[in-house]
Amino acid sequence: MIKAQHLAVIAIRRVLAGKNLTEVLQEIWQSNLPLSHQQQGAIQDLSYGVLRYYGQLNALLNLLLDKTLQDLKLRYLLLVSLYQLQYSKAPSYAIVDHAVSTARILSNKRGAPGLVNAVLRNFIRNSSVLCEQINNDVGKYSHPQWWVDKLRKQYPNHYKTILNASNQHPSMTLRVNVRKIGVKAYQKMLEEHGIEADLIWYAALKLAQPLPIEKLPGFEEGLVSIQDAGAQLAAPLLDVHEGMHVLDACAAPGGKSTHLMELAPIKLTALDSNAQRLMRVAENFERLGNEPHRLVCGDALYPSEWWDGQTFDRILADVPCSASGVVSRHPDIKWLRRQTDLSIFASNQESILNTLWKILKREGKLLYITCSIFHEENLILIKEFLKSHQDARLLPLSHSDMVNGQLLPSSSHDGFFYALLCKT
Ligand SMILES: C[S@@+](CC[C@H](N)C(=O)[O-])C[C@H]1O[C@@H](n2cnc3c(N)ncnc32)[C@H](O)[C@@H]1O
Repeated sequence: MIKAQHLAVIAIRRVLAGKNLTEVLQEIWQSNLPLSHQQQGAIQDLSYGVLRYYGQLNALLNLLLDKTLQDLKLRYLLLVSLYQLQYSKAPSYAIVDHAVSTARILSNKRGAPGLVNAVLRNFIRNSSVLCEQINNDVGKYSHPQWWVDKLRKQYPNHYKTILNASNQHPSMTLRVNVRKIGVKAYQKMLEEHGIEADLIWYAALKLAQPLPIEKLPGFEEGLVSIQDAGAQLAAPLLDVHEGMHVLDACAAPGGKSTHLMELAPIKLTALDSNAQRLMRVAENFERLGNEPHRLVCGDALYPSEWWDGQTFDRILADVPCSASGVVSRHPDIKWLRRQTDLSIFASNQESILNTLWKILKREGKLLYITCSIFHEENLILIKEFLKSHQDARLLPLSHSDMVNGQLLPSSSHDGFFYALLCKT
């Protein structure tokens, strides 16, 4: 546990200094060889857990300390230990003992182990009273204040449910490759392996418990992919048919591209500006036993560099966004984003949409998607687009879980926004 606490402190420190958690963990795996799967799992659990509840843990720590703790490593060690005491099943005496030893490694101050011991024992004695004393939004909802304020304004009746859903552990959902096996047949296969799963919609099977992919029957053979149920709505909404020219303009890592190809034999151009991420699209197609018509590394903003001049019947624009709808999967996002990022995202999203519109066929359809819940990137942007494009019509989306194209995060899926536009 000492190594896990120590390396989690390093991970949290790097994230709170501005780095992405996935990348930070990769760096830690590389620079601390060899770490067993179990050790990696423990470090991952602590880092994700602290970032998920960072607002609450920070508020608790402030209540427990008489003055600000300047030593950041020690502060993050206390957050890691508070997370363990509050949310893990590990015995509290072991958590405290190990934290005291980790403090000796992280700090050369003589008083550090004693301080850690005193703070954690005080928390164990008074945890419920302390939790009740948290009275600010950041502590209560574990999201930045600007984020809570925005959701409260944009979703006055739902903001608490959204914040709560964003703080839950994410679900693991499979997408059955219906080109290879029926949904019922695959669900039966899961049952035979003792794996419980519920059908959410279409081919989306949510597992009762997340599992390593090696345990999923037929994964290597391409019978299933891992894809959130909300993301699985995209391909069916685009309404593709055999032979259509379809562009997935922001394709990597290929979740929606591969889904499109499972629905109909289309001529798909899978484009992404990130060459490394595009390699994952190729790998995913290979595993699923399929391939797109074209796999192109290029910028959606500059079609002249990659487009062959033939307009598309269908375009999927799954644009880069704040990712505010997938916080349960990436809890670092809420602490890394700044409110000012939203206008930068929106301006880029608008440019991509305007550019792609020009290469869509008349009568063709474009599906605009974000995994954001903020109106600036979604409904407001689409309303502006419709005002400035007389040839664009917004098609109704008849999905019971969506309001105006907005799917809010829940225990069954992430948050997404969908706008299906038709060119008249
Ligand atoms: C939300 S992700 C796409 C996820 C993907 N559709 C899927 O379902 O797996 C956005 C992608 O857009 C790519 N991207 C960002 N700006 C782009 C641009 N100007 N042109 C093309 N791709 C871009 C990023 O590299 C990233 O892979």
